[in-house]
Parts: sequence; C-alpha cells; structure tokens
Amino acid sequence: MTYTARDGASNTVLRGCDFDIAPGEFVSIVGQSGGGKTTLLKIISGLLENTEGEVLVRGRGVKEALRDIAMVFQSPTLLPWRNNLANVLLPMEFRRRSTAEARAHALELLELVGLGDKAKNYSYELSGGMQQRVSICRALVSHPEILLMDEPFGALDAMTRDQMNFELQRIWQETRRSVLFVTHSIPEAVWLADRVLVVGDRPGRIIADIAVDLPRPRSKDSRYADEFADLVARVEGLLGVEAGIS
Ligand SMILES: Nc1ncnc2c1ncn2[C@@H]1O[C@H](COP(=O)(O)OP(=O)(O)OP(=O)(O)O)[C@@H](O)[C@H]1O
Repeated sequence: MTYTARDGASNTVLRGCDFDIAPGEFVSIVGQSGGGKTTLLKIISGLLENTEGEVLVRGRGVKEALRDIAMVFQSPTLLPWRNNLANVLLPMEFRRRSTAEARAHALELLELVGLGDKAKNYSYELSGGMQQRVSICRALVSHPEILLMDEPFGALDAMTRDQMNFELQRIWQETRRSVLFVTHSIPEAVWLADRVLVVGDRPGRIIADIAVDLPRPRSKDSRYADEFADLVARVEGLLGVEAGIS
C-alpha cells in the first residue's frame, strides 16, 4: 500500500503482507505505532483500496465480500439519538433487512454480552465498556464471516479491558467468526489469539506468524503459565520492546 500526498510525495506503508486466515480463526496483529496495522484493516474492510496485491475472501475480491465483513473501531461510535437496540440494528436497516427476525437476533446478541436489560437505554446511560459491547453486537448483527477489530479496548481502563477480553473470548467461542484483532498490548494479543502476526515497520510487513497453542477456554491463570510468558517475551523480542507493563 502506497499513500500519495497532494504534492505527489509517496509513502509506502505496507509491503509483503502475505497471510491466510482460516474460517473461525482468531488472529491478533501487533506492531509498532505507525507500522500500518490500521491501514491493513481498512484495506481488508474495503474502506481503502490497496495500490498493489489482492485480498480474497473465500476466493472473491473484498468488494464482492463486503457483506461478510464487519469492523469494530477503538471508539464505539454509537448514534446518541438511537437506543441501544436501534444502534445494533443499524447495519440491517442499511441493508433493508430490519425484520422481526433481525430484531430478535439483535436482542439475543445484547443478551449474550450481558446487556439484555439495556436494549431501550441510550449510549449516554452506559459505561465505556458497555458501549463497546453494544458496538460489538452491531458488528455481529449481520452475521459477518469476518470481524475486524482495531484496538477495540484501547480506551478502556485496565480492569474493564480484562473483563472485555473474557467477554470477547466467550462471544467468539459461541459465534465462531474469523477475527482479526489489532492491539498494542502484547499480553492481550497472545491471550486472545490462535495466532499472532507481528508487523515490522517501514514499510509494514509481517515479520512473524506465531501459533498460540494455549488450551481454551483461557482463564486468568493462563496468563501465569510459562508458555504464555515465553510467547509474550518472544513477541516483545521481535518488536524490540525492552521493558514495559501494558
Ligand atoms: N490517509 C493517509 N494518507 C497518508 N498517509 C497515511 C494515511 N493514513 C495513514 N498514513 C500513514 O501510514 C502509516 C501507517 O499508519 P497506520 O495508521 O496504518 O499505522 P498503525 O500501525 O495502525 O498505527 P497505530 O498503532 O499508531 O494506530 C503512518 O506513517 C501514517 O502516517
């Protein structure tokens, strides 16, 4: 992917991003800030057109597969004048499929994330973590095959973030979507994923594809396992992280 500025200057931000994701697989992406992770998700979601190479979803180009892809952003971006149920149903309205069945499914999803009793509430009545759960429901309501998540828990405090990780693991185990999850937290990336893709920068490229074979469902104790610490240390080493608590 090369961005071209108005003055004609070009900036190649991704080169050599070659990977596959299996149906139902959970893949985390970590890398230095500015390495091109958001650019990569935007290309896969069809928001941005890549200048070279191709992205295929079950053999079809992204543009033909847009219905099968949903994205969750760092901020929940809920519409303040719609209640939570109406926010979750928005993608179905765009598709003119806001049927009784879709409504029932939206309510089921809210139930699944523990917000069944908040369907009629508005986003300003919810905490940040709750709002992000509503936005995850909105992404899932159209039964996408692929869920793209760009730092979805980056704005949350550490305790809520932990809770959201458990929540996401549970949702993923129940719905079995393919998930591509971008995060700055290496422990979060390892704890959630079947594989961690490490993106090197300038230009962004995949420098490692690491399998995470920790048993599922993962618990709090998984974070204290030697294998977990080894994997985190390996990714830190690849990214040149000297020390840090994240
Ligand atoms: N619309 C754009 N036009 C020109 N350059 C861009 C544009 N969007 C991003 N870039 C550049 O592409 C590079 C990668 O940005 P991107 O946001 O994809 O990185 P990132 O890995 O997601 O960063 P972070 O971890 O900080 O969110 C950066 O150098 C950025 O300045």
